Amino acid sequence: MPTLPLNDHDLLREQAFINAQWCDADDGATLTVTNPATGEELARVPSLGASETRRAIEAAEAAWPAWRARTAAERAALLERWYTLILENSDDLAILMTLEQGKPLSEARGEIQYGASFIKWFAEEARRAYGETIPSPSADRRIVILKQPVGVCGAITPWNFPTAMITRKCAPALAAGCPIVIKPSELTPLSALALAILAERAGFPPGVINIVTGLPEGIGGELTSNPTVRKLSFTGSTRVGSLLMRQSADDIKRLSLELGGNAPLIVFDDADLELAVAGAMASKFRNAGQTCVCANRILVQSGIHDRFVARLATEIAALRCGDGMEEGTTIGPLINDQAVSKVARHLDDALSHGAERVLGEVPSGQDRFVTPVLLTKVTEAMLVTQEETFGPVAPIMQFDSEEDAIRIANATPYGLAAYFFTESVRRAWRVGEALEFGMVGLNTGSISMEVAPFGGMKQSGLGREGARQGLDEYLEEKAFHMGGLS
Ligand SMILES: NC(=O)C1=CN([C@@H]2O[C@H](COP(=O)(O)OP(=O)(O)OC[C@H]3O[C@@H](n4cnc5c(N)ncnc54)[C@H](O)[C@@H]3O)[C@@H](O)[C@H]2O)C=CC1
Ligand SMILES: O=C(O)[C@H](O)CS(=O)(=O)O
Repeated sequence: MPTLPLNDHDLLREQAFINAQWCDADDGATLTVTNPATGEELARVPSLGASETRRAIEAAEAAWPAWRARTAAERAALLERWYTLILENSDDLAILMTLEQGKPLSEARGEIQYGASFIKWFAEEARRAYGETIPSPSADRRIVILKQPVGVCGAITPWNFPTAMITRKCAPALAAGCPIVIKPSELTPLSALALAILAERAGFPPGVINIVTGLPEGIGGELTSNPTVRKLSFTGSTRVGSLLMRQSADDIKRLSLELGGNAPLIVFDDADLELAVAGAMASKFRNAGQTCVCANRILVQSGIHDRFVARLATEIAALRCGDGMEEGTTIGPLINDQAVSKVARHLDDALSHGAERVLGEVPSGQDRFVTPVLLTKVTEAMLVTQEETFGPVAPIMQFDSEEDAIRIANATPYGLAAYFFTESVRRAWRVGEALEFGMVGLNTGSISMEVAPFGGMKQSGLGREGARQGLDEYLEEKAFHMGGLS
């Protein structure tokens, strides 16, 4: 295996992290981590199963009383130390991410800052888990609402944001006083293990943070069936989210589910053209289109359609496909062959149903580098508007009326993110209120930041992450009645 270009080689760890011990799988099984750009083997990590996951849950349970007993300020101080260490090692963390996930180094550096922002945010929010007092209905009674940690938490995270999806879950859990067992994607475990190394250096007590690497079924089966786990947080496909929800039903676990999307991006005739083009580029091509909030359908009103398509084509033509480690790369490889096949299937279907290809090629074979594709004459009959493509494909649908745009935008079982561009205040309120999505961007293509609640409705999931709401996902509310006081 190659020597990775890291300043601190100790940040590459090929072991799981349970109870502050670095360990192998009981049976010695390993998983290979490969570079999606080159196919070369980067590392091998333990392939843990149910028994090791059970030990991690037991370690978390044992750590919980002391962790919840710490003051919010003490928990916050550890989070702040972790935050500082992540920023101090951001170059190495970004290199590890680009090598295992493929995104351009500039985007990986951005994700490290984005991921760290959740730790900083919840270090601050830890001190604001406010309860409340209730005006008493009688002289002999006082009622207060206590906010208390939910207990041992599990987290299952995806490959597309190997750092931020972990910190967006474990930071509020730790801030609230909960220990956590995290299963990163088997495709991108190195970022998670590097975070654990830095958490260890920050001084988190044993059992508070645990990283179990391995294939999903065994680990997921234990996290969903073990009654000690009181809360499960998942980011990934709606298919898996639905499965985990079913598996967690027997003991009524608390759930946070950040699932698939099918974001519309609507450009009205009265839009600022340059804002709309910039917003479409930012939303569509981030992480080569592999995000749940990417514009999956671009709806353009007839009067601005041709000008918008021409400007967007110019910007897309300037994108550069390549290895994320190479300077100047703006579109990295897709994560695996299945992802490339899905893009090819969507493009073949669209072209066979009358779409026109303005730019780009249909990927052939197993080449992970997919040139960005711009399609016009796209309709609702095509897979590319019905399913999450999760690739660098910009399908343009033309519409006439505002009512048409809203109907088309809402015609999906998903409800995560939506975007629209208009300079009309009246239209902004009409459309902003009519769109059935958990997050809506007006004149912007980016809505992901720690200060605002992230999450969706319908089949895009349950709950919110980040913001004030993100802490509540890891707290229980207790109505404490004190009687006999008169
Ligand atoms: N909402 C989001 O942010 C994301 C959405 N997706 C969607 O999911 C599609 C497939 O991407 P995948 O990476 O395959 O997502 P996935 O949902 O299969 O995997 C995400 C995580 O779930 C785990 N997982 C998979 N099957 C599991 C099971 N039976 N029990 C427990 N854990 C399990 C995986 O190991 C990984 O850690 C994408 O094309 C995209 O549409 C994928 C990643 C993130
Ligand atoms: O899983 C994802 O795609 C992320 O939630 C998107 S974001 O939060 O990084 O925008």
